[in-house]
Amino acid sequence: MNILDKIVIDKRKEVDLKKRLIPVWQLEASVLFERPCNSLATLLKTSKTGIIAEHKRRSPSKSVINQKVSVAEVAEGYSNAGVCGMSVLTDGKYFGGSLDDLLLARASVNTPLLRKEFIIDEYQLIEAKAHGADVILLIAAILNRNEISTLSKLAKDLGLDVLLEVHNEEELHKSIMPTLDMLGVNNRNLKTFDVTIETSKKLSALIPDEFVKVSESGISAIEPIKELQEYGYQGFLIGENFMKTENPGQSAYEFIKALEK
Ligand SMILES: O=P(O)(O)OC[C@@H](O)[C@@H](O)c1c[nH]c2ccccc12
Repeated sequence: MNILDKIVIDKRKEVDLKKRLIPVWQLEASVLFERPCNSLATLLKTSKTGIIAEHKRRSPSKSVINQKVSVAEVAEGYSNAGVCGMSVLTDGKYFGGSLDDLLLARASVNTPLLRKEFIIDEYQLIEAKAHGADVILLIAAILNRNEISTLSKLAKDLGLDVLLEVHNEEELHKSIMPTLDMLGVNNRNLKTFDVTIETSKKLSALIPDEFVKVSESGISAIEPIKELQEYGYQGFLIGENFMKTENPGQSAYEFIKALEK
C-alpha cells in the first residue's frame, strides 16, 4: 500500500472519531464571525511574486524539517516578508501539524491562510472555517469527481477559496469544475515522492485560463519560478526551502526580495 492510501485510511478514522466528540453544530457556532479577508486567488493574480509559504514541521519524505520555531513567529515572518498566503499543515500523524497551528497563525496575521489537509469529509471544511482558514486544499488523487463537486460547493458556501491539487492529466480532466478557484500542480508525486517541475510545465497548457495556476513543491530557487511564470503560473507553494532554515520568515523575505529584482 502506498503512503497516500495509508494517510487516507488514518484520516477516515480520525474524522469519524472527532465527529462523535465534537458534533458539527458545535463547530458551526465558531463559524459565525465574519472576518474581512483578501482572496488568495485575487492576490496571486496581481502579485509579481505569488509566494504561498508553508508551515511544515516534518513530512513522510523528510522526517524532521523544523521542530524549533513557533507557528506564530513563522506566520509573522512570512507576513512581513510579503507572501500572498500562508499554508498551514494540520495533519498530525504524518506532518506534525494541528488545528491549533491554524488557529495560532490566524491570531497572528491577516494573510490568507490555507488549511493544508487531506480533506475527505465535509466536517473538515467546517473545522477549517472555524479555525480561521480562508482557503482549503482538495487533492484529486484521493477524491472522485462527485466528492470534489460536493466539497468545493460547500467550501464556496462557507466563503472559502478552493485550491485543487493534481499531479497528472487524468486527475486534471476529472476535476475541472466552476467551483474551483485555483489549480495546483504538485511537482511531488505523493505516491513515490519523486519531484520535478516538468510536471507543472507539462500540465500548464491543459489548465483553463479562468483558474489561477499554482505550482507546488520542490521549489528552492528563483530560476524555476521565472521559468514557470512563462508557463502562466502565478502562485508558488514553498515549504521546506523556508522551513529548513532557523528563521523561515527571514528566508522568505530574502527570497521574495531576490525574486522582485
Ligand atoms: O516543502 P515543499 O517541497 O516546498 O512543498 C510544499 C507543499 O507543496 C507540500 O507540502 C504539499 C503539496 N501538496 C501537499 C499535500 C499534502 C501535504 C503536503 C503537500
